[in-house]
Amino acid sequence: MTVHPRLTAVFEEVLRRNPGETEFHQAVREVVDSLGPVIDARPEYADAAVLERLCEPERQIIFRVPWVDDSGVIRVNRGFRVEYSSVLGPYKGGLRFHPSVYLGIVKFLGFEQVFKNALTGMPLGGGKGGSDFDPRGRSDAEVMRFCQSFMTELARHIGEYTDVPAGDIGVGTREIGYLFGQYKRITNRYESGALTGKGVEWGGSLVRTEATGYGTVLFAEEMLHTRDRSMAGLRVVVSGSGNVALHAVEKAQQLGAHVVACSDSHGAVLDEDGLDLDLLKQVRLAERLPVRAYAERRPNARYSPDARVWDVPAEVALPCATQNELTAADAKSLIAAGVLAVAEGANMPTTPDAVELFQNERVLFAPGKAANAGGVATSALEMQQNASRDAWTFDYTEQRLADIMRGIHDRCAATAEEFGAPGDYVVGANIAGFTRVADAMLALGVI
Ligand SMILES: NC(=O)C1=CN([C@@H]2O[C@H](COP(=O)(O)OP(=O)(O)OC[C@H]3O[C@@H](n4cnc5c(N)ncnc54)[C@H](O)[C@@H]3O)[C@@H](O)[C@H]2O)C=CC1
Ligand SMILES: O=C(O)CCC(=O)C(=O)O
Repeated sequence: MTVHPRLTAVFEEVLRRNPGETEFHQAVREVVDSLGPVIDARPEYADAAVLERLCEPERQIIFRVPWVDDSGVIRVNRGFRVEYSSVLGPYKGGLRFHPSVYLGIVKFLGFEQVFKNALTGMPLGGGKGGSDFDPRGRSDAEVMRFCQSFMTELARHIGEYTDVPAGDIGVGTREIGYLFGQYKRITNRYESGALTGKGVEWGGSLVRTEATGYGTVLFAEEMLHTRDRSMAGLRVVVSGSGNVALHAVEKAQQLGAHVVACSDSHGAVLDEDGLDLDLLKQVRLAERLPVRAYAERRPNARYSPDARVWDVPAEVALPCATQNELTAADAKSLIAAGVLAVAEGANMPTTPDAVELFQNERVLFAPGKAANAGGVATSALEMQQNASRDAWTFDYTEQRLADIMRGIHDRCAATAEEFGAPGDYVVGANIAGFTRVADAMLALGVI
């Protein structure tokens, strides 16, 4: 694909101003490569330097997070919050606690979040945050002290109308609880709308935990329908075994699929009988053990250290772990085995050359900013419930999620068609997300 000269200049400036931030470069590049047709059709975007402005976050906050471990040793981590764009609503996006976190990762996630949130059609800006803190192997008390220290700084930057964090890798209901507790204590306000992903007993929404994984599978189902197929009876592999992966397995099984593999950062499990989700949840969520423990308790399951789920033949592949985890070599294995659809539950899990291979082979491919938007959309539903002091039923909330995912699918498909790339959900998602943000930027002036 030839890239528009204006867009090439924007990307070169991104490289110059953000040295070493390779994930951020990759995320910007993917969007820039899609926007040529819309920049030609709507010159006012270029005149207003919309993309130049979007490549620079509105605010980047970096702070020290000191805390004391169980043996009394003082530890120091680095905290981040990148408040990326607020033209559509308060900054909204998760917090990631993982040793790999640095500014380039938070900026890539924040950039993706802006377009994703726009695609939902809801009043949400985009942001992301996190820390290089590793919660694995830490006691509850250590995680609590870390979260309290992290929030002691973050509290001055967030709020229902300014910036609303949620979870991501390494941040689940436990961490959101400690963060919310400290926020409440510092501000002396029960401001439920300041964080999402809360426990249902203290202001959370039913379905938020399940929403990202469920939404990813619902998106895959919508794509399959365009080829008169459905998930029922298809063989599925899922990478990861965290929040997104487990709930992707759950929804795929509910739709009648046969899910045979999942993984963690150490290895993969293959279970030809179909994954036993209750056992998997027991191992991963209740006991916080690696997936190897699942295979040890399941007679026909096989565990392979360092193995990847992409070597397992499947018709649907759902990368739900982390960025750049599905490479060109993996894509070739999946294509050779006859994969029909790939939907990204994680953010940017498929490398650009792997995406190109899938698209060249007409494999249905859903980018994360569309396929995994069910999580943030359900966070917006949580904020609606908080604002109206209400609590919706599981069925009602799930129905809202399903309607939102169908809407995102149809918006991406229609936009791709309109801009001459039928069936290309990457182009559809990027242009549909971009135009919503860009139109708001034109309306709000140079800010
Ligand atoms: N939690 C949410 O609502 C949303 C999460 N996401 C994305 O989904 C992905 C997963 O997030 P969560 O499930 O929330 O995190 P999590 O912390 O619950 O789970 C992460 C999982 O990935 C596994 N993992 C990490 N590196 C791996 C590797 N190299 N190979 C195989 N497995 C690996 C971990 O073992 C763990 O099972 C991330 O990319 C995140 O940004 C996207 C949208 C919303
Ligand atoms: O629910 C949210 O606010 C954020 C979810 C998130 O971090 C994501 O969509 O990547």
